[in-house]
Amino acid sequence: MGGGHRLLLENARQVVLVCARGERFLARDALRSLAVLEGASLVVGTDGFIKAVGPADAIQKQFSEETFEERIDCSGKCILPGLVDAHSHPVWAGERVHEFAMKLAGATYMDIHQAGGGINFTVERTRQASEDELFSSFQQRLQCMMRAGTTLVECKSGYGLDLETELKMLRVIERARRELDIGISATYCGAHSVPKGKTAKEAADDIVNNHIPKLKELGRNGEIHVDNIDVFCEKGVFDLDSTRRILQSGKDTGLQINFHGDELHPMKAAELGAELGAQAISHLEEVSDEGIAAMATARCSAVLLPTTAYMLRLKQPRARKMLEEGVIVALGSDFNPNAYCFSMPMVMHLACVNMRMSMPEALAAATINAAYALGKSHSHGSLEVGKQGDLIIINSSRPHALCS
Ligand SMILES: N=CN[C@@H](CCC(=O)O)C(=O)O
Ligand SMILES: [Zn+2]
Repeated sequence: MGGGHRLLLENARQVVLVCARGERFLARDALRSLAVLEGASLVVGTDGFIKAVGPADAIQKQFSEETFEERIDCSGKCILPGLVDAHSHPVWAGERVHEFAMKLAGATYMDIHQAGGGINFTVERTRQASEDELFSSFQQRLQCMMRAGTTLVECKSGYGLDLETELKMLRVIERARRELDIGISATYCGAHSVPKGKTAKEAADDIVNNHIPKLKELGRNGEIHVDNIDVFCEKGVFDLDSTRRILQSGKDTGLQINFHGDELHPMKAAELGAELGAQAISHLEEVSDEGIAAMATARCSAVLLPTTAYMLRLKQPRARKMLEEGVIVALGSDFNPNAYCFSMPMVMHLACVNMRMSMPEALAAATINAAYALGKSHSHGSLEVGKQGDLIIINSSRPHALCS
């Protein structure tokens, strides 16, 4: 009698591996077609990692003596890696439905922000909410994401701005990381907006002198685990100098740089990110040609957010130009009170229609490249032996059903 395993997925019409040679990301020609097996099976071990993937008859022979806690007949279906959402703001209190009417009436994102709404509105409500209230709504949002196929999601703080509330948000994220069945990459985003009564420089001083040292201490004690540092680098929010100071300080304590840049105005955020060794920059609707070239050279991934450009009627980020220049393009939902979308399939669909990405490009951007943006593509983002057994089964013989 052989050993026992967690799961056998048998005889799928297609298993979309995405990549099969240990690639950490896919760019340029590698995006033309993804690695796919026809008529294949996959085995997940009791430790949750993929033990085997291959032709159905070969897997049947190899595992004929072995037992499985669960077997699923996948005839006629497709298996794909779990989707990776590389950018979300899912911890907050207070709806912003009223702002939609303002936007439809012509107000821009920054009009609302400067009038004390937008992020500032959510900050007020999030400061008032208890940790349990925040956890409960966060948990429901994560469940919606999982139902739409997301198995790894980046989750930002950033609706506290003061140390106390930022830590409250990070503890909520940490609790979810420990208790729930979804992978989480935690991002400290204390520089999401300049708090009332402070200048950007004063806010940056507070972050560098007080917030980041506290994160380091709590990380050392094992109380919270933070992966990334983020700044909203934007005209009227954090300028390039303050952004640089905050990101460098985070990097010096071991955090990966992953920040908002070149969204509403050209800020040379892409050039800065490439120079600082950022793992990822999000948005990039206003990125310069030089910024695109610098990101490609630095292997700094571009996290594109189709829901934001759609919601705010912004110009679309130049996905085609980035792809042609060899930038590692990833996708995120940008789920937040202003862009209420849990669904990565919808994000992929918008990327295809509005940003003119091909379906293989969108699928790679929502799997291996999004995992790369989070520094997790060694363990996530493709169906390869030794990787996390995070996967989805769709009731279609063609994987592109997911984003069409
Ligand atoms: N641009 C900055 N941050 C978010 C929006 C957050 C909010 O409006 O609450 C974004 O990525 O779209
Ligand atoms: Zn964001």
